[in-house]
Parts: sequence; structure tokens; C-alpha cells
Amino acid sequence: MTRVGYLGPDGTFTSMALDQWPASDGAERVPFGSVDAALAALRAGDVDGAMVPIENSVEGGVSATLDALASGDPLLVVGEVVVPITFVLAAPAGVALADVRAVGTHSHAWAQVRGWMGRHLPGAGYVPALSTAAAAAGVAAGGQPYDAAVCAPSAATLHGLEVLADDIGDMQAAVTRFVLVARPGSMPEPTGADKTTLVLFQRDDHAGGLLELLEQFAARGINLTRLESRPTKASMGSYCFSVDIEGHVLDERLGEALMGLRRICAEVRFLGSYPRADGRAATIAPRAQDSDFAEAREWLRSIRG
Ligand SMILES: O=C(O)C(=O)C[C@]1(C(=O)O)C=C[C@@H](O)C=C1
Repeated sequence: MTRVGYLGPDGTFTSMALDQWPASDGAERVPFGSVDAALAALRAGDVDGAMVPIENSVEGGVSATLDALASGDPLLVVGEVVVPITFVLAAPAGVALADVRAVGTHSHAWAQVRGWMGRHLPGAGYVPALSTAAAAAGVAAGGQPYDAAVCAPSAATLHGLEVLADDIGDMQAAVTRFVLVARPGSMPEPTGADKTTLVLFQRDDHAGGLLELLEQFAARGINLTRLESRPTKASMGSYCFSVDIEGHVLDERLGEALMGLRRICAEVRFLGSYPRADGRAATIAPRAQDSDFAEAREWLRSIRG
């Protein structure tokens, strides 16, 4: 990849995820103001890849990313990065904690510091910003409707802000998962420690519909690592299911499950198979190895003569 987009500006957690991505060495980094803008530039061919947040251990799925991947021209996830999340409350020199009337930050960051804010600054308002680093840049530049920003420690340093309070996240072990997305092309090889991301659209709404989808995974011994319903936006009550499963599309059990889903769903959007960031091998149920499927297929071939 020669040009990689990301949710910027510099100092976002997404820029840190890109720092951790080995293949980004030497690539031109192109910051975008939103996930939508980064993915639109990727679809338009202006960049070759885009690093975007997809899931946080405290606040859950990043809707902007899930929705942008679930519709529009197909894109594929080719890798993931997990970044530990630590927040500071930062403000220009001379602003004391007691002076803070409003705080700017990204909505996912706000959700992770709400408890701390309630205890230490119960009267302060919240102003949404496009990213944590955009809030830090805004408060440094002045003229914003907020006097402090919730951001990464490095974003505070980058913008010459003073740290009013350190480590203000409500959950010590918070992490965010980021994905590197590309236009369809070559796919990462199976490693034995892979994930596959799918979006499932049902044909109709009926009792047991979700169960039928999940049965396709259960019957092939496939473990899910994320399941979310997102509105299709077509009408009230119309939902699709965004899922991550353990394994690679080239694994036999996934191939069989995908064929089953393809039969029963209105649409199955395949969003890629890629190595897991933690390198943990897939948990495969007993008798769901590639060799078990190969043996069963050979048996079927033999009885069909
Ligand atoms: O605003 C940033 O710094 C981002 O990279 C976005 C984002 C997110 O979308 O969840 C990433 C990690 C943090 O959990 C908070 C915000």
C-alpha cells in the first residue's frame, strides 16, 4: 500500500493503530476528518487502504464503521490492530479543573469517561468532536464551545496542552480494535489464527430467524467473537447482523457455513478473512477440522457412486 487513509488528525487513537501496522512503513499517511470520508476516499481510489476503529471493549461497535462497511461498494478487511486506550483531560495553560464548563471529545471517548466526569465535573457539558485529537487541536486553537478535551496523552503533548487529570477512563483495561480496510483484491493467507467478518441480511422477519443464522455456525463448530444488529435503515424494525467469526474463508467449516447462509439469507456480505491481532488459534469444535469435512465429502462421493 502506498497511500493509507485513517481517522485523523495526528494524535487520534486511530493514528496509533496505524503506527502499529507493520505494512504501513513507508506508506504515505492521509488523515481524514471522519470514518465515512476515509472509506469514501478508499472506494474512490484516492487511497489504497484505510485504518478505522470498529469495536471498543467498553462502548461496543463503532456504528459509523459498521454501517459504512455494510453498504456501498464492497470493501475487505485485511488486518486488525488492538490499541490500549488511556485518556487524559487536557486544557491550555492557565485553565484549572474548576474552570472547566464544557468538554469536547469523540462520542466513543465520552462513553468511556462518563463515570469519571460525573464524579469530578458533574456540571460540565459534553460537546461532540470528530475525534479525540480534533478536540485537543480545537481547545488549543481556542474559539470552541468547550474549554478542555478528553484525548490521548500524546495528543495533549502534540498540542502543548496541560494535563488536568490523568488516566480518567472508567475501565482500566479498555482497548479499541481497529481494522485495515482495502478494495477487494488479494486476501491474507490462512494462518490458523484468523477472523472473518460478515454482514447477514435476512429474507424476512420470522420467529427463529436469528437462530437459523446462528445454527449455520453452531453446526460447523464455529465460534463467534462479535454479534451486533444494525438497522438496515430501510424501515423501522429492519435489521442486519454484523458478525465476526473465528476462522478463514478457506477453512472447510467456514465454506460450508457460508454456503448455508447464502441459501437462507437475502444477502451475505463477505468483509474479509484476516489474521487476528492476538494470534490466538481458532477454537474448533470436535470433528470440525478440515480433515473431518474432507472425509465426509469423500464418503458422500463414494455412496453416490
Ligand atoms: O477519536 C479518536 O482518537 C479515535 O481514533 C476514534 C475512537 C473511536 O472511534 O472509538 C478510537 C478509540 C477510542 O476508543 C475513542 C475514539
